Amino acid sequence: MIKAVAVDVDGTITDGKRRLCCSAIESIRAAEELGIPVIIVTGNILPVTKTLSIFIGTSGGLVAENGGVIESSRGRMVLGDIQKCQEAYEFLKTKQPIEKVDFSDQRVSEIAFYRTLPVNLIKDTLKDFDVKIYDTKFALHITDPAVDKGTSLVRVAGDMGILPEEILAVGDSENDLEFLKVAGLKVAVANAAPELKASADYVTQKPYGDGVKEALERFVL
Ligand SMILES: O=C(O)COP(=O)(O)O
Ligand SMILES: [Mg+2]
Repeated sequence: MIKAVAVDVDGTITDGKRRLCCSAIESIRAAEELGIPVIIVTGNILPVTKTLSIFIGTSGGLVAENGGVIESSRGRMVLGDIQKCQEAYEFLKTKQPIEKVDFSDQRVSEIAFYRTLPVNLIKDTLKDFDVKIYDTKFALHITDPAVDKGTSLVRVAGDMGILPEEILAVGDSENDLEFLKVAGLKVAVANAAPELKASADYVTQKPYGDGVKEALERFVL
């Protein structure tokens, strides 16, 4: 039985231009009204995630910075080590022209920069560093491999008294692979990366927020 919903943000409850989809917001609110808490699981920084939670109206915990930061009833925790990401970033900057994304001064566990270069070039340049590179299709992230959205979701759900098997998770890109893996019901939206679709129990017919609405109507509402 599904007791909570966990949603990614960019490309899942937003469209391809990062604009929030009203259809996703309405279905999230409908789930909350039924007593199903919604957990936000994103690569965005915690202040953005918290703001989204307030204005959308979600009551579940928060997973930010690809699992590097969490917030639950037990408080906030930084789980990722920004130091190793910073070292990799400093090296990368000497080799390739890159620019950090907005609000980077508030990013505390990883580094995110604009997608101006192919991800394989970044991976190759940083192959000797102990970091993970994600291409979310909205930004590139240098993340501490000790954390991911999946392990952090398990922690936040535990604080809510919910088992991972009781969670319906929806995502769109490669930084959602670990996130979907831990959830009982794995949903990829129609615009999702092929590898995420391959790992999903259900791939929505519709893209972006309309896909979230489709999945929630099918399995929760
Ligand atoms: O921060 C990003 O690059 C994408 O964020 P997301 O994990 O919510 O899709
Ligand atoms: Mg996404």
